[in-house]
Amino acid sequence: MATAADTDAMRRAIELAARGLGSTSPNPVVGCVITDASGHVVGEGYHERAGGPHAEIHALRAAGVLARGGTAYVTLEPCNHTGRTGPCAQALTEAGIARVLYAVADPNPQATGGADTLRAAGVEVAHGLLEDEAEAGNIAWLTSVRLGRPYVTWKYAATLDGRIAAADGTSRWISSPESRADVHRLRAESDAVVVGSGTMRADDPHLAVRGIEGATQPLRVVIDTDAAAVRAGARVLDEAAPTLVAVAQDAAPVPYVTAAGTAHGDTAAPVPAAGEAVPSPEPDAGGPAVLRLPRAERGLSVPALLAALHERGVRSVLLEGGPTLAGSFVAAGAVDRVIGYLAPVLLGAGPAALADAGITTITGALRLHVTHTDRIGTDLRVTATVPKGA
Ligand SMILES: Nc1nc(O)c(N)c(N[C@@H]2O[C@H](COP(=O)(O)O)[C@@H](O)[C@H]2O)n1
Repeated sequence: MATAADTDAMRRAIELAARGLGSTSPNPVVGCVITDASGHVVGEGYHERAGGPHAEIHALRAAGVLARGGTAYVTLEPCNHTGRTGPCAQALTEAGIARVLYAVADPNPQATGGADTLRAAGVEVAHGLLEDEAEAGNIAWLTSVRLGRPYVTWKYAATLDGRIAAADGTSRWISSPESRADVHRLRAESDAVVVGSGTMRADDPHLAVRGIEGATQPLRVVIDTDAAAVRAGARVLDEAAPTLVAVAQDAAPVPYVTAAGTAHGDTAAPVPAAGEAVPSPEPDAGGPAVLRLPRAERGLSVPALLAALHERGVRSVLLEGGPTLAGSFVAAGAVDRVIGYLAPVLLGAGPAALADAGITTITGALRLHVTHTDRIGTDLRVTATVPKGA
């Protein structure tokens, strides 16, 4: 039976886990709090980066001998395997922990089983305290392990009448500076940012994280079905940051693109298999890698793209545009969360945030669950999730 103190400690562990957002991939975010035998907090920790110590190890190190006879609160079931680091279930047992409360079971078949190992060693174990909150905090990683594809957040900014640009195509700036700053936080928490070449040509977005100290730059993924934007050498391709251009399997050979944006010549390489990335032949010059994917009814195959990204360790994707690409993702059932920045602006004409998503009748509408509504600057930010099985 969990007490109010147990709930407080687990809530703190969830807060700690969130500190790892954006820097632990392909690993989960995990937090841990350790109390001594009389219930005082003696150690805290969180998983900071893949390959580094797990949350439990940081917390045990902080607690030292005071962990003996105490309780460990962990947001994810302690691992049971030797991977890049040793098994946490064993470390907790060796430190003399008497009780372990964890929020969410580990779905990773290589690591699961820590609860059983702890019980077999005589440790009292309970599962499920603040499970929903811990699950929400680690949803990208949990989704990616369960489904074998990254967790996808579609983000857009629109007027109150749902338009992302005026009839003449102008769109800067619909949302407030505060909303735009918030998008940098979203990018910093994502492993990859995905944009269509239409948006790239229209807006030439930078897609990098700015204004967040220590942020890891997400992989920039440009969907450029016929490699037209690559040949045009758009700005996003010029920078020495990781960029992947997804083109159709049968698209014309992709030219080399240098850091200066100069395209010169074809790769002359044989057309690679679907899902195979071809590094730029001038990697030092900052050119993009190219991923060839099967065509689908709408552009490229979204499942093939997500499978290829998952293979590269991408656990979370921020889909930034535009409406056609968003429509393809929705049609493919590949959007998990929607974040809309709604500005108190009316246009009355211009493109809608979402283009055709294959929904033709009201009974087919994708109905979402609103999880948060927040004022951001002068805008309203609505966060909604797609119910499982929708
Ligand atoms: N309980 C727990 N705490 C952490 O802090 C973790 N990072 C994990 N991760 C689990 O172990 C796998 C990663 O193992 P390596 O760090 O690569 O050895 C990860 O997939 C999770 O299952 N668990």
